[in-house]
Amino acid sequence: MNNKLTYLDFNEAVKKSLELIVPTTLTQKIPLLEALNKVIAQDIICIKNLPSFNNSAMDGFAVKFEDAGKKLNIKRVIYAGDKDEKILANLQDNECYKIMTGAQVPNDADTIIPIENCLEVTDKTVLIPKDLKKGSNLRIKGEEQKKGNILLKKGEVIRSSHITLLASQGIVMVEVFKDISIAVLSTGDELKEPWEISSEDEIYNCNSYALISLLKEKGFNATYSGVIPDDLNKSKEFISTLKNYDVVITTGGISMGDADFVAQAFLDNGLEPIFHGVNLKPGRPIMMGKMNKTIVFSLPGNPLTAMVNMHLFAIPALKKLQGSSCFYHDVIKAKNKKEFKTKQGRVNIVLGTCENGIFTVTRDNKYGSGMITVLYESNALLVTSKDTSSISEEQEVGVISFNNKLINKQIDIFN
Ligand SMILES: Nc1nc2c(c(=O)[nH]1)N[C@H]1C(S)=C(S)[C@@H](COP(=O)(O)OP(=O)(O)OC[C@H]3O[C@@H](n4cnc5c(N)ncnc54)[C@H](O)[C@@H]3O)O[C@H]1N2
Ligand code: MOO
Repeated sequence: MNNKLTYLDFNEAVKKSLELIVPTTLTQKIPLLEALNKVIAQDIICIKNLPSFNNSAMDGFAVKFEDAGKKLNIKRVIYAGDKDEKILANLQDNECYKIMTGAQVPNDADTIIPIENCLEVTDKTVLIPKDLKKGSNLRIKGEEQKKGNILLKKGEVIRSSHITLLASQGIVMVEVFKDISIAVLSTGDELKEPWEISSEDEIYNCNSYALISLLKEKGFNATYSGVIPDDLNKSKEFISTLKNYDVVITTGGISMGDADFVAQAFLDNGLEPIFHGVNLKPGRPIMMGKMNKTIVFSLPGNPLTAMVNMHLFAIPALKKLQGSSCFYHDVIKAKNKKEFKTKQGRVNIVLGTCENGIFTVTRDNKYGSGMITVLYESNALLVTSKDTSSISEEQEVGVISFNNKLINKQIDIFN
């Protein structure tokens, strides 16, 4: 391979990586409870008004507003689920309904008073307070969503809140984009699988398992395809078997060592690279391209580098490929706790923890990209521009959430 990499500007690399991606158009219908994290393939239109009938938001009494301050006879009790004659509007003078939360409100009542706000409540009568607000505690048919409204848009990733809406419409099968197929593999003769015995001269393959899990967290299903040996011909042969995948992700063998054959093996299989080398720390040797119809990401072998580059570069591109319309990283604003230095001239990805609005850099930003524990210790990525040489104490920063987790002490959640 060429023994001098040229390092592409970070923003240019992100732009190129997204431009390369043509979203999938293949769809399938799947059961509602299998739809979590999948991407909706067509707009979902409201087919049932929300709510679909006028109903009570409280257990209490349904009255005519003008009866405020009067003692009323209780005509009947209406329960959630009652229909037909049980919800007939037939109040005579000085009458009201006793009503339960979620029950249909007959058309001749316009205001609900919670039972605890009523005076002198007996089985037969109730004294209504004087100060009523017309329409209070009455949920009107269609006030939340009307038939014909667009409830969910094509390209949205299905979360539990989407499932609530879909179920509320009686939708049990959802049209989503078919899962893209992803192969994950490692490279390196030094690697042993976690279930094998390894000598002091060998290391365990952790990258493949880490990447497959990260992909799973983000809603993708990846297949583990094994380890490519440090041999050009064997690498070529191995890679030639992967051309039916939509995506191939490799780690290692991508830099300048004598055993780094990955780039050449892909090139010999027809890869058209869009970059090999980005002005980034860590992750400088990263490569991306297209091999016929297969998108290829070759991430560096260092575990920390592989994971953060996967998160920063590959996940947005994969989200786009999967048909998602939201594939850019969001940032959370935080205050930096302690000053730290970064390497000027390159974009730096810095690991830290972000808790309660405070970003704390991991190990004073003095860790190596071959380290593994650092990933576990962190839950946020801070990206610096190539002109930045330090981040000062108290500086406001924007960070990308990384390992989502709850925290181990209770903090003030109120605003
Ligand atoms: N002369 C230069 N040398 C290096 C450069 C450079 O620019 N010039 N870049 C360095 C950087 S930056 C990185 S990152 C590494 C990346 O190199 P490779 O992608 O070729 O990765 P390997 O050499 O194969 O492995 C690096 C490191 O990671 C370990 N590894 C690899 N795969 C796994 C795995 N599946 N699980 C756990 N650990 C893995 C491997 O044993 C090495 O220790 O290159 C620098 N060199
Ligand atoms: O990508 Mo390397 O891990 O920059 O050091």
